[in-house]
Amino acid sequence: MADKEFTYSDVSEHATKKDLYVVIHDKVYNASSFIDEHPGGEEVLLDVGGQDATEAFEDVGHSDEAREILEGLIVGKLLRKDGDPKPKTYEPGATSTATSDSASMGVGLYVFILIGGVLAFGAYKYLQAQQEGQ
Ligand code: HEM
Repeated sequence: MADKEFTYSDVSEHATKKDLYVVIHDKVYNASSFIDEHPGGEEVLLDVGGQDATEAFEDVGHSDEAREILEGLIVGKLLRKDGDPKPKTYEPGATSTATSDSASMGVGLYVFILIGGVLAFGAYKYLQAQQEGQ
């Protein structure tokens, strides 16, 4: 059953509360049995019903438990056709804050290595000078 392929137009026909498909990472899930239990409410799920919900799902930062529930709802995978909306792949760090965070972390690492190198060189020179003094 999970091997069934759906096109975007197939998925878009399932956009009601009783029959609700969502696409997350190019897999198709039937969320109708879960919608009443969704801690985030039914409204958000109905909003993305019949559509690609990857971004919405990932933006919330759902837990591993949520991902496990998702696995139980799978009905198939998405068959992309020409002219379909582009895949909404989620790239961690794609948001501006995350990018600047990781960028500053990268710079911090270089500075750390640089300072470490300078200190090691200084210590080496110091020891050398001391040895020559003896
Ligand atoms: C079928 C797909 C989905 C499943 C199985 C699911 C499952 C869950 C689960 C188990 C939680 C509890 C917290 C956690 O474990 O992370 C949660 C919270 C939440 N979900 Fe979803 N979710 C789905 C789709 C979505 C979508 C598309 C949105 C759109 C924005 C959304 C919005 C939220 C929000 C805002 C919360 C936080 C609620 C709170 O803490 O007050 N969810 N979801």
